[in-house]
Amino acid sequence: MQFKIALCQMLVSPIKENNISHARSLIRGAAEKGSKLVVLPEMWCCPYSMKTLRDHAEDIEAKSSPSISMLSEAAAYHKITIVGGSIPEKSGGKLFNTCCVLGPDGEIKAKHRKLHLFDMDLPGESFRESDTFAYGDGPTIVDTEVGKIGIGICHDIRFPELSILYRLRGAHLICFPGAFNMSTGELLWELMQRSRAVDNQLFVAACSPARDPDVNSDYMIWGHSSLVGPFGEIIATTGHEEDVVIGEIDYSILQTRRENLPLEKQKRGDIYQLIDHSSGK
Ligand SMILES: O=C(O)CCC(=O)C(=O)O
Repeated sequence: MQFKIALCQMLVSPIKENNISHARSLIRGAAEKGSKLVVLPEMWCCPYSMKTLRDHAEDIEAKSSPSISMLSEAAAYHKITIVGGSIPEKSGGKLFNTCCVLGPDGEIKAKHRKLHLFDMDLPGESFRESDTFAYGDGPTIVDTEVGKIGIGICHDIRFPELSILYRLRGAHLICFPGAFNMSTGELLWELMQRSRAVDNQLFVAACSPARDPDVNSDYMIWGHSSLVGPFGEIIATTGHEEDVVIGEIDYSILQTRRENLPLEKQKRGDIYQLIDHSSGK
């Protein structure tokens, strides 16, 4: 299977309605260029600021989420698959960092709640996502019109076991909506995308918001959304400004790579193994 994927590295504003209509127009542009899969960034509907996230939270289960309604309409209108970045989701009195995957019929095919929350303490910079969000409780891999896709949100990329699990369950592609910042982005964002792709011989697509240098944000975004192939090759990428990165995915090269270098067969299951405790969502 061969198709175009678009990573919408959008500039996020403080006004939700504007973000929703802006994302809609980026999706339209990507679909008009022939993209069959469109990926949005982590927290595209509102600024990634712990001070205001709660005010922007949406109830996805009650079907009253303006962000997901827009994605559903867009997916159905253009007959594409959308990995809908993430939005703050409220559910049962808790807040989650949640990604919905929508099929070309506009239905939600999967919902991933960020599993690994980003708590960091560096000199002069600390960040505690777990003060605001609750933890997701399972991996998410979904069969779509454009292959079997595993989902991780940002910090989820740091934990190789999650990607290995997706590979074991047959993933062709892992999508990571993310929003790496200036302190870890430069050194690690691309490195980890390439590592997850190489470890598991699959495609990795990572989509960030654009950096807004003018905003007085407590979180400066690194950007650099990219599509990486199974040899760790960068197929398409960008800098930190708003951009729609379009790349070609050809799943037939997965088989070639896996035959050339049969890592799965070479693994020493007699010495080490990943234990899957999840229920198989
Ligand atoms: O793991 C990191 O360095 C950054 C993670 C992050 O920015 C996030 O999860 O939002």
